[in-house]
Parts: sequence; C-alpha cells; structure tokens
Amino acid sequence: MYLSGFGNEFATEDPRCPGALPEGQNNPQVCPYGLYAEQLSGSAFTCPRTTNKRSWLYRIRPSVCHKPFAAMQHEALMDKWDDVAPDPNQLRWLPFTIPKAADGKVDFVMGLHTVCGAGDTRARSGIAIHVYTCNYSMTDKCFYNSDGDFLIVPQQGKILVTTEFGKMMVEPNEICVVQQGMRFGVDVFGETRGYVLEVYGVHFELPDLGPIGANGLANPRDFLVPVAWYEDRSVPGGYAVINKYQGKLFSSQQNFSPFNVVAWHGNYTPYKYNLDNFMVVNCVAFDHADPSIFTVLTAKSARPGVAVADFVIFPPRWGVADHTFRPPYYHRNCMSEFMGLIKGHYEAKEEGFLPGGATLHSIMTPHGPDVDCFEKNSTAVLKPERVAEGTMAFMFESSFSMAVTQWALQKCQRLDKSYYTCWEGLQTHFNPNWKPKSK
Ligand SMILES: O=C(O)Cc1cc(O)ccc1O
Ligand SMILES: [Fe+2]
Repeated sequence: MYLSGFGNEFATEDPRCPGALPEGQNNPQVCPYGLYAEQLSGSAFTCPRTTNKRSWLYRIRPSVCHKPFAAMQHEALMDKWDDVAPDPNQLRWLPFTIPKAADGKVDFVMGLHTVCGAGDTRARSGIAIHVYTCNYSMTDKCFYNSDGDFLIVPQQGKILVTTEFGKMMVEPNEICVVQQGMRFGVDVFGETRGYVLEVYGVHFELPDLGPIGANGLANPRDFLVPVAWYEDRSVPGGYAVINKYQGKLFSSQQNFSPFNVVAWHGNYTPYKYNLDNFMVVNCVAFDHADPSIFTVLTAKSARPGVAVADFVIFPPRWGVADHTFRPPYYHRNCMSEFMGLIKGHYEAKEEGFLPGGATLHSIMTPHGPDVDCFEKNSTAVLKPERVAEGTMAFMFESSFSMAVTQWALQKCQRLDKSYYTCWEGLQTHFNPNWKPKSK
C-alpha cells in the first residue's frame, strides 16, 4: 500500500490505531494513544512555502532515547577528496563484485562503497556516488544519513526498505529516495547490488517542463510514498542506530525498534518511482536531442539551470530521426557524467559496459560512441526503430568536478584499463575532394 504524488502533504495512520493523528494541532498536551510527537525538518524552518519540508511523526518513544554514538570502522565510505590524485581519464568499471554469502554476511550499510564525489559535507554542498553490494538483511540495525539524501538505484535484487514512514519494496527498474535524517533498514533476498547518488544540502525535485507543458517525463502521481507502519518491539540485546555524519559512521544502541511511528503527516517523506512510468519526449524530425530530456529528478544548485546532480535515464523508445546520426554525439561537457546500467546494454557501447558496472566521463573528458556503434550507425537505413528495448541505462550528471576514490581506482579491482581502446579504431573518413550532392 502506498500514497501517491510527488511532495504532497500526506497524512497516514497505521490501521491498528485509528485516530492516532492529533486533530487540528501538531502538539497536543497528550497525544492520542499516549504517543510522542516528533518533528523531522528537511528544510530550514524559514524556507519559502514552495521549498519548506517537514513531517510530524507520532511514535511510541522519541528518537532521542539512545546511548551515545561511538565511531565505527568503515574504510570504503568516503567524503574526503583531497587525498586522492586527480585522474581525467575516461573510466570504466566491470560489474562491481557482490560478496558471496559463504564468504561472510554483508548488509547494505557495510556493503556501501564510495566511487567518486566532490564537495564538503560540512559546507553542505557536494555529492557522492556509491555502489552497494550485499547479501544479508540489516538485522536489529537501522541507518540514517546526516549528510544528505540517498537516491538508490537497485540493479540486482529487490530491496525492502523499512523506514520510519513505512515500508517500500523497491525492485530493479524502480528507484527510491530516502532523504536526510530518515531512518531506514534494508532487507535483501539474495545477492544484491545497486547504485546510490548522495546530494548534500539540497533535495531532489521534478524538473521544470518548460514548453513541454503540464504533463510528461516523470509525472508527479507516479511517485509512491509508504503508509504508516509500526512495530512495538523491544530489543533487549540492543538495536543499532547507525549514523553517517560528516562522512564517517557512528553507532549507538537503543533497546527498541526505531520503526515505532504509529502515524505521521507532512511533506518530507521517502518515496519510490518505477522507471517504466517515465513519459519519454524525444526528437521526431532530425538531430539528436540533449539527454536533459530524460531527466527524472534534479537536485538544483543556486545557479539557474545548473544542477548539483541530475538523475537521467535512457529508457526504451522509438528512434525516428531522419538524416541523423542517431546515437549520442561525440562530446565534451562542462558537467561530470557517471553512468550505470540496470539491465541490457547501452546504445553507444554494446560491449564492455555491463549491467552492474559503471563509467565516469569527467568534466571536459571527451567521449562518445565506440567504433562499432559509429560505423554501424553511419550507414544504417533510417527507418523507425525501437531503441534500447529491454534495457535501462542511467546517468548521474553533476556540475561538481569529482575525485575518484582509492577503492574505485584500485582496491575494488574492477577498473577496466582497456576502456580507451574502444575509440582507438575510429578511422579518418576525411575526403578533401568531397562535393555536396547536387540537388
Ligand atoms: O555520454 C553519454 O553516453 C550520455 C549522453 C547521451 C546522449 O544521448 C547525449 C549526451 C550524453 O552525454
Ligand atoms: Fe556524455
């Protein structure tokens, strides 16, 4: 069961406790069912109404009942970018390795590895891109991020995301967003892998549609929000609340489940979205449109039109452009482009870029179709054609210049050193005697 709509004001009660939401006020002297009222603020109190975000949670015990936080070891999570040497090369990773259950239990939090990022969690400006590879459900353990929002892209294995707001089942080809501060746990059902885009200090929004009009791309009604669900469970052995704070992990113990919210209302929530619902808009005449037409969500910077990060997808669609080289053009970009593949293959590179792998084309690093793609599409008969059928590639595009972690460059051992060779065979076709066709 889900509520629907992007950024709506929602109100939901676990059906076991009708009337749990106070009527007409947020802070009654005594809340219904003897619950505690707790506000979770996702924006400054004074933000304009259009960007003001907060929710009221009515819970069995408030979040403040916990033992002190202590630092935890986690070597693969990073937010310090200065101790890695810059590398402007085109980078490609083979599918990131998922730990086998026989080699040890790894849950979502312990399976998070930072690939690249930029900025500063303390200055509240920047991004990080992580992958998660795990084989075990978080047990008597939840996580929350003080540094920013997580946009989670499952690639292999569905994940059951239990949050303070309720539960979301998120399958590959769906995404979910868990915003700053929201506590959540992840259950897995086998070997599991996915990608995470973290943004510090901003939230994701639907992009403006401009001349497209009132409808299209990701429609607000297709965003799903969990309904209230609680468990009144004491955990005498200790329940671990893990916090990412200024890039480091901390753990604190409490003796009850944090998923004890009986009812909540507000507009600051986790949500999920099925990528099949994306209404693709594209060129129906000639030329290749820029990939911004495929933006699902954007985290805006203060500069008009410049995103901290965009989440862009390359969904199945028709290719119909006349007298056009239809695949992506060769280009250099003032933005960083990190790409991942959920399933199938990517139209600019049929080989080498595999589901569960990734590429990074950094600021002004040239890239584009490989040799096969160029040759094939330079001579193809241009009839209407299904493009990217059965596939789903995506891009995290950012205005930040990102550092790549030691883990991603070396430790993970998935960097494909031969990536550059996919362009080496591009021949010159230059013919100085070429003449325009007489009309
Ligand atoms: O580099 C890429 O493959 C992503 C991309 C796709 C596209 O259609 C146009 C520009 C672009 O950066
Ligand atoms: Fe690109």
